Amino acid sequence: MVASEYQLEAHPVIPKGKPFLLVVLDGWGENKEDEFNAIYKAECPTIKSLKEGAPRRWRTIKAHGTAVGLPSDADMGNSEVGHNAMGAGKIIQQGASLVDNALEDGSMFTGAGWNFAKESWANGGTLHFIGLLSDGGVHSRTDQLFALMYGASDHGCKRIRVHVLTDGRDVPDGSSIKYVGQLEKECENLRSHGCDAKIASGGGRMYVTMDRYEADWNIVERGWRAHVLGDAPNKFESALDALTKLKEENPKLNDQFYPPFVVVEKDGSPVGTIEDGDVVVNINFRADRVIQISKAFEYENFDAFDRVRWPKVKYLGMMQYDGDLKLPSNYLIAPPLIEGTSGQYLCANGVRTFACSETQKFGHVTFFWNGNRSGKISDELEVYHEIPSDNIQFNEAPHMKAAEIAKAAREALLSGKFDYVRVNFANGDMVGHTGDLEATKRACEAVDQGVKVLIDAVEQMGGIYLITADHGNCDDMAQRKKTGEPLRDETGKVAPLTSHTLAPV
Ligand SMILES: O=C(O)[C@H](O)COP(=O)(O)O
Ligand SMILES: [Mn+2]
Ligand SMILES: [Mn+2]
Repeated sequence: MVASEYQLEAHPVIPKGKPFLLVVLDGWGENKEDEFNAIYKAECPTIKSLKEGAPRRWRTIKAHGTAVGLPSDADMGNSEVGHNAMGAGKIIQQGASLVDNALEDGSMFTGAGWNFAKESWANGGTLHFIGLLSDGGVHSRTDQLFALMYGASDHGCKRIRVHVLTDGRDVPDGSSIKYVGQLEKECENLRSHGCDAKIASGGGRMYVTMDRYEADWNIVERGWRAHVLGDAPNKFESALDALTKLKEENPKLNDQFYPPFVVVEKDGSPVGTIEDGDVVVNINFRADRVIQISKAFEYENFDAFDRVRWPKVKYLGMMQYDGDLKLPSNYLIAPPLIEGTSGQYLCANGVRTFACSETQKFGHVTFFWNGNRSGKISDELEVYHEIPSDNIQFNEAPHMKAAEIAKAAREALLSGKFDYVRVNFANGDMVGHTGDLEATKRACEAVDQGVKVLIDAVEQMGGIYLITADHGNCDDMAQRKKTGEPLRDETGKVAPLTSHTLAPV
């Protein structure tokens, strides 16, 4: 019996019994056609023919800023907000906005989460912050971290340690020095007000701590050893030292990939390991890349790697990262509750769904698509098919698993067992994030070939399809001056853009 609020009338035009294919081209924006637009420079005959062959059925829509529930139109779109919005068919006030509101109206410092954390430092525990250190606004923002640090000091906290993950993915490569410098200044200021604040450890976000979808637990283990145990191959007396010296040793090092480091006193002892009685706050408001570290802190039974010791700490997320797992159980700001998602409607009306992507985007077409819910909405009506991603630098193999995704989804379409097939091709975004223009062109071509396979299959079945994207990325691979001209370094080389864009899709 269909729950009444989810009852769907038969569609006036679209016939039942014909499959519907939805394809998300991750990171595929509609942007100025110049030499740094990898889509434009690649051979994408299929997408091109769709755009030019049926102009009445092609349009752009906004995928950034307030149109997808982000604080301002300066905020680039991202997979979380894009898949949330598309999956639910509505605009949801996203994590970044909810944190900003709570900081503005003060409810951040009166909530259950804050009071739960406060008990620890009131009893002499250290307050640790872990998270992405940048103002990219995709996973976190530095101004929110600073506000929490000052808030803690104002609420009697006497010892703060910060464990920083450098970015270079949502913000320009090389900018980590600037963010660490800002943080050091705030720590100095807090110390002058009697709160012993210091940076204690860190590493690059793609190599330390911020793995997602269990693509590579080693990333999380490196972070655990540095943040909790104070154990890392690199020890320095300051985080700034760490970044500058590690970069001198390896000039090609990208902010995303700094090795783990620990800040130590002159005698070599770590300045801030995580001990019983401490409290740990994860400052990321976005879930996917902090689910695994949250499990490591929260779960007594944990076997993804050897933790060596499991400190009895209070662990809080900025948000609750998984509403079904209730992970973490404690958090500062309640997550956006997304009800009435398309999956709930379609399952309530017996629509059989096949969702597929490779690991790097698997949670996007399931967890984020279903309104931040892990697991299936209906076991009997849904199949979620994950194709393992390689653990490589994706510009080394830009075709990634596009062909395998296309093959699996084609089989699902031709099988007649599914009414609705949903896929995400990761290439445009994951290779776009490497900043490698040539590889990103190859990535776009692999996606185009995958789309061709799928629209042939859905046409063979007499079905219909929608091709869309969640935000821009590979549509612009160059950092720009205000004039729109590419930014060049002293040798005239264009500064690559690794982040998303503000382009419509
Ligand atoms: O997490 C990442 O890889 C980037 O910060 C955002 O990329 P996505 O929103 O496309 O996943
Ligand atoms: Mn994306
Ligand atoms: Mn991305």
